[in-house]
Amino acid sequence: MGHNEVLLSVNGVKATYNHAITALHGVTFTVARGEIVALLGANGAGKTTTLKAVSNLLPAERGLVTEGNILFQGLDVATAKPADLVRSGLVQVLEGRHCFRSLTVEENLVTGGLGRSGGRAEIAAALEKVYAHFPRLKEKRHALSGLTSGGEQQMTAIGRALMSRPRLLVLDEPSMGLAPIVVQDIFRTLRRLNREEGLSILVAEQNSTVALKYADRATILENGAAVLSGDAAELRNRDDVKAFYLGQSPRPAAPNTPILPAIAV
Ligand SMILES: Nc1ncnc2c1ncn2[C@@H]1O[C@H](COP(=O)(O)OP(=O)(O)OP(=O)(O)O)[C@@H](O)[C@H]1O
Repeated sequence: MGHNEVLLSVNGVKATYNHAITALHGVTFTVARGEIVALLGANGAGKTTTLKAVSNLLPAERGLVTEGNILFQGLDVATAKPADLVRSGLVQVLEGRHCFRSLTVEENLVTGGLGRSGGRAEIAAALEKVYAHFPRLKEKRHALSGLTSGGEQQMTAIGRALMSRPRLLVLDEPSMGLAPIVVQDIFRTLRRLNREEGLSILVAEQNSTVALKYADRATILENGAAVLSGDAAELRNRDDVKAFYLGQSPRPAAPNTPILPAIAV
């Protein structure tokens, strides 16, 4: 598959919260059309902040990109409203599988399609497509989301994002709190969406083992900086990555100890 056309480029991004806390100090990576790119790193490394910067959601949290820029299909995301980014194909599934708990699964999905032009028939067709990828959601379509399992809620959140026809789907920690078998199921579906529909995917994960299994490329963040980027298969085989990110050795005790040598990316 040719991964040439750059869809998203994150260029030397620095970001702060409350004009005080520096959360990112140098994040650079790209997502090409048709790729799955994983953003890896420990708790607090800056994954969520990076994804929020990508969707221009930082201002809502008193956050600010102070240096660098982020281009989605050539558009500087800082100049666009989050809703306009969604319309242009950049759609994010936030951390924590946000569903409307008192709506049914199907009602949740439909809310994702409301911004689409085309009316009922188009929404019905989009729903069927989501159900084809997540048969479990079809079974549960009339259940209240709040009463479905964590995995089903994550699938609903992803399905709702798919309803708004993303070109780039951005996911924050989809594995969080889910059983390993459910996590594999979700990542397999994401890969199928990528391979069959050409959906490009940027996924932040603490679960490096799963992310590196399904991604084409990955970038590792430490303390707010990108320290390593490369082909997922190559990263999986590196001894330092294996030791510190693939669960084959305990993590260093001090949370701020750099665990990979700072490598220019
Ligand atoms: N709303 C906020 N206000 C102030 N500081 C924040 C805020 N959100 C995150 N931070 C700080 O920014 C840094 C990066 O956090 P971030 O949530 O981006 O990391 P993460 O890699 O996504 O971790 P996690 O897996 O916990 O989500 C941390 O030091 C965190 O304490």
